[in-house]
Amino acid sequence: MLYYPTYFECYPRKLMTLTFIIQNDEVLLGMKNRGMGKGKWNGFGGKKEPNESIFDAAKREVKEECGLDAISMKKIGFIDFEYVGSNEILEGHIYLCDKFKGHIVESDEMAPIKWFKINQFPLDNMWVDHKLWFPMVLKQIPFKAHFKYLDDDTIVDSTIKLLRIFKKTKEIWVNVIVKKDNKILISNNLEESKIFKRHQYVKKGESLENAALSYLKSNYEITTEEVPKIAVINVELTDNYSIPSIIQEIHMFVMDVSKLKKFTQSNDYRWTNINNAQFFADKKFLSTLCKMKPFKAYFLMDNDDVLCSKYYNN
Ligand SMILES: COc1nc(N)nc2c1ncn2[C@H]1C[C@H](O)[C@@H](COP(=O)(O)OP(=O)(O)OP(=O)(O)O)O1
Repeated sequence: MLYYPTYFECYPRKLMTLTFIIQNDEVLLGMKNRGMGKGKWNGFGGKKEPNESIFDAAKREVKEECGLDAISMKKIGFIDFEYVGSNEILEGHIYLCDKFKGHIVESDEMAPIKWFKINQFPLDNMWVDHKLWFPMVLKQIPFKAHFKYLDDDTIVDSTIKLLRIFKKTKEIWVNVIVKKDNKILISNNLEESKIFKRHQYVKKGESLENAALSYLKSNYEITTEEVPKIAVINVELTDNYSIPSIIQEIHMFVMDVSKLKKFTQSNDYRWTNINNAQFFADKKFLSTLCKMKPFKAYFLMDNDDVLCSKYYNN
């Protein structure tokens, strides 16, 4: 299970709203001219007033910041923002608005206000957390997240949990990495070189070790009867947000061929330095795996992008 930090739950909380107005494949963003996030594009929102519900606060902030009257608003996520050294939590309530009326009015606080195509977001000029959770807003997947900031541009820890009401089922897979010193063998075929697309399904009744060995032998010319298991990874894919939703439990084995007497490399593969290999989850994954010390990890993936990764010692 994904660990969600609870130590700060007793911290005082400041409640805030953040609403994204969506129409067709465009999102309305405003440039913030004062307060938190000055100089960044963002949705519309702000602090909840006393004696106001969070929903009313979200509607009021939309009206104040862009002039529109929100007609249909849906709560899509909760984000706890924390800054290193501060023991106050900014509790963000994230809304999606897909029905509104009125005209866009720029304000001192927000100008200019522009529609952006979903695939042309000004990501370099937005809060860095945005790209980690916005896929969930677009896919309408309810989520809960925690981001710990060192300063306004640096996140030092992040957790994202998809809030599902449906049961999650697990598929068991194995994958084997062949390594020599700090290099690994990767396929010359771009699609096949993507590690999270190239596992072997474990058949009912088959042991993980046997599945790993048969995977190894079917992909490489190798004589060994033993391959060590290094990690268990739970991969959750946002594209699998359906009923029932599937978690891939991937058992990662690593074969160090520098100690083998016989290993013949085929032309379909090439050696790549672990620091240069692409498509291997996040930057930490391969180097952690090649240290050969057992660990567990969790990845939340949106296509090839890792939205959240967590590592745990075994
Ligand atoms: C820390 O990371 C943040 N990330 C993102 N994506 N958005 C953030 C972050 N911190 C704050 N925000 C958003 C949440 C709210 O929508 C606004 C808060 O803005 P502000 O502090 O200016 O709130 P107002 O109530 O409008 O302020 P005043 O009325 O006091 O000017 O930023």
